Amino acid sequence: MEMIDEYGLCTLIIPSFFGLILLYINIRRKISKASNVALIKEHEPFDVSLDDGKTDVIIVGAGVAGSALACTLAKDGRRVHVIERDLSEPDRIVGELLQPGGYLKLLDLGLEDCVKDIDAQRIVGQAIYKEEGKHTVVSYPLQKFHADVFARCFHNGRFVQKMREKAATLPNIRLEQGTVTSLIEEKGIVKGVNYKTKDGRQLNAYAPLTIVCDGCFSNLRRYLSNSKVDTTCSIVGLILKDCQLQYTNHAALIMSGSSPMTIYPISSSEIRCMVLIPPPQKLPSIANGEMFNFLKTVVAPQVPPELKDAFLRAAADKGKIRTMQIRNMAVDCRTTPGSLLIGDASNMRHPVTGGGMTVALSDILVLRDLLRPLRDFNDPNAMCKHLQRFYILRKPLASTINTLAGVLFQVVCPSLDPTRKEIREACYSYLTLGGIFSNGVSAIFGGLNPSPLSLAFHFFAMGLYATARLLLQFPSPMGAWRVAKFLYVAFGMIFPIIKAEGIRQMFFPATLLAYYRAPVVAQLIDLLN
Ligand SMILES: Cc1cc2nc3c(=O)[nH]c(=O)nc-3n(C[C@H](O)[C@H](O)[C@H](O)COP(=O)(O)OP(=O)(O)OC[C@H]3O[C@@H](n4cnc5c(N)ncnc54)[C@H](O)[C@@H]3O)c2cc1C
Repeated sequence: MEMIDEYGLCTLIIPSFFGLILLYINIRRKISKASNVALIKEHEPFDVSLDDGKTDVIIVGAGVAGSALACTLAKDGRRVHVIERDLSEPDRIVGELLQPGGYLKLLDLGLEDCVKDIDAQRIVGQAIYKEEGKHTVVSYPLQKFHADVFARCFHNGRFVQKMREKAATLPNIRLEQGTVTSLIEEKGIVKGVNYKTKDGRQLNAYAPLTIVCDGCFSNLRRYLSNSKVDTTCSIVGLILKDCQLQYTNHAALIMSGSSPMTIYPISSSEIRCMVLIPPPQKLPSIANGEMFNFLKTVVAPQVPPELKDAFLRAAADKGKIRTMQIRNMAVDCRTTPGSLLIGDASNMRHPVTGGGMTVALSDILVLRDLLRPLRDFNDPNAMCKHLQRFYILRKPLASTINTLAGVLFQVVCPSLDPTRKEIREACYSYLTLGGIFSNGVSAIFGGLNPSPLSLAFHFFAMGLYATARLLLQFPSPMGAWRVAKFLYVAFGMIFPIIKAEGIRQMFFPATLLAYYRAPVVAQLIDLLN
């Protein structure tokens, strides 16, 4: 009797238990299907060792943009295959100053630990040096922010390597060393990439979405962009040792002499010095000693006295001098289904404001928010239409930082033209005014308030200030003529940059988004705020 009871009990309980589990799984599935928002599990496991058609995204390049993007998409549950040409720690002279606005983006992405333990240096403002020892200090307006928000300077390679290490720990990222040689395109849709592995094998990888972030020397941009790359000037990078900046925790911008410089600490014992060589000057040869002569006779006299010995020592160390061509490129991407171009591959600006990484990180945030509601990426045409918003939503921040960089580069470049000298003088004096004037410019510079309208306000205010200064100095028809020339030349410096950015995209992006759904407009309003 007892035996029969136990048996009966088992025959009742076990099927009911499995039945309940099946019912639960079925209900979960139905809920998931009914919702158009994906129910993506964080870190959904996927066999990263197999190319079994389960990759959601291929990312080309694991530099600043690629590695941050990989972590971000993987955290949203996407299965990501990253292909990077060289996984060893990069040793480059780019991306060494992360503006406070860039750090805020890093916080939003949950990647703030990637600037920890890399001997990053705290930067709270800029010292600006002009001729005859005149200088001023402009601080970032950081009072409103958490104490942890400030600019950071570091070795770019250490930062990138930290992000790559983080990516490698996520189970749904496959990080592979290889060089992507071309995109696989079928009937106008990008299906994946063709790449060469570390051991020389030529392979194909497929995914519904390929995001190309192969940097400023991109060889894939030609498939996805019509942009024209301009080479604006050359840069020489030196590392100064055993010296201290006059203003600790400040970067320095030296705008005296024929070769402007930016100087900032990249570790507790090293100071980076970037010397700009504007056209028509040519990059002197390092090998035949021209570079040493140039640095010693032309540049050294402008270097602040406390850095001069270290500068001359660095200039004499031929093997450690690095040079680079500076490229400028506004966005003009062809929206090809199945692909997207981001980072320096899609847009470059002058590095004088150190804004490139802030733009790249902000782009990743915009992209994350656009991709989040999509359950999968399997409809390339619908996705392509959806992603067209990306180039509009990124505009307010990117165009503000790009425009300021382009204008500042022209301002710091030496010129024999008296009107350009007056513009340089007016900009410097405007920054010495303090209050909303220098705080406002510094907030834009630091990526804390990258608003096109704020930028326009400061251009306008600077124009008024310069007009008043000139008329007070020369209260005559000659003064009025100088004002007219000033405004004409200043307009000629600013307008082509704004035109290249797109006036409507920059100042009236909402009109381009008018036909999109309300949530996207809300995103833009969030961005503008
Ligand atoms: C001289 C200079 C100084 C700068 N200083 C600053 C600064 O102080 N602050 C700042 O914010 N910005 C600065 N920038 C800009 C900043 O460096 C860039 O905006 C930023 O690095 C862009 O990131 P990215 O990922 O697009 O490119 P990168 O960081 O260059 O990464 C591209 C990656 O793609 C890989 N790759 C390339 N081709 C392939 C391929 N075919 N297959 C696979 N992988 C490939 C590369 O190995 C690399 O790892 C500077 C730029 C220059 C030129």
